[in-house]
Amino acid sequence: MSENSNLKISTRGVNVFYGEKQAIRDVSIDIATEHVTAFIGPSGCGKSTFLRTLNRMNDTIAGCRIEGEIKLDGEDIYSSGMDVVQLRARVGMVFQKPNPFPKSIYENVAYGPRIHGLAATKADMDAIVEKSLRRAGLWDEVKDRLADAGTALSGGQQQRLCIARAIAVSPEVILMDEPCSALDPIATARIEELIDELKGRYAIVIVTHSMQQAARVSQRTAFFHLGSMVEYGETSTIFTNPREERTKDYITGRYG
Ligand SMILES: Nc1ncnc2c1ncn2[C@@H]1O[C@H](COP(=O)(O)OP(=O)(O)OP(=O)(O)O)[C@@H](O)[C@H]1O
Repeated sequence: MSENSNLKISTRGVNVFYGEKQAIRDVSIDIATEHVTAFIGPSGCGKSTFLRTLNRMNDTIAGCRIEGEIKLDGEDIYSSGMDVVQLRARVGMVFQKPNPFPKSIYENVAYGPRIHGLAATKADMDAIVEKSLRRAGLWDEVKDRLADAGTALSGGQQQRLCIARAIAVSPEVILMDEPCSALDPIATARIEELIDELKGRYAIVIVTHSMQQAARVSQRTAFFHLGSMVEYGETSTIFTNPREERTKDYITGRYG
């Protein structure tokens, strides 16, 4: 990465295994803050697996083992001193299917700040909930129905609620695993606009099946194939002038 000042996450020589099977091979990548980084590649190439290493989400999968080094602001996230609950607040995650808690809209957003002790008073909590919902572009649609169930919202609104929930604990990085794959084109466009607005504050890493989406929302793109990272660079370069034959074949639709 040319400008080291905005380096947020660095990974070196990362391997991931599910039992005997190796899913990720020797991936080294630097992720910048205030940028959107897209991971693309054919199904099964390891994009989601690698994304989940960045906040230790793979810890929850039995038989999953990780080698190599992943640093957040220079600190090894797999070191024994790392508090995983804190880590997942700093590196939040939004999943493929919107997964609001079976609670009110308000409680969905307030839950994280409450367990992390971020609000001393009800007024503080109200302010965090409002700010997070505003930042996620949802406030105007829900401000009069904060007590309604989060699950009663439309799919696109639920996904923005999940983004508000991630934002509420003041993350530094937001990981998004195909966040639009369950949404219609209008809801997808709304999320893409939101990603663009949010990138000024966070490092955003998005896994997407859609090359068009990667081209629209990201500044950097990494192309994965068979567990390896084949090429990583400026999104415009990856899509117009890739170095590697395999990248060229993928972006021209020769396989996928
Ligand atoms: N929990 C698991 N246990 C065992 N193998 C797994 C597990 N999760 C993923 N894999 C395997 O690891 C490899 C990478 O899968 P992963 O889901 O990371 O790929 P992906 O590029 O995100 O795929 P897709 O685009 O289809 O979601 C695949 O071969 C997959 O079968």
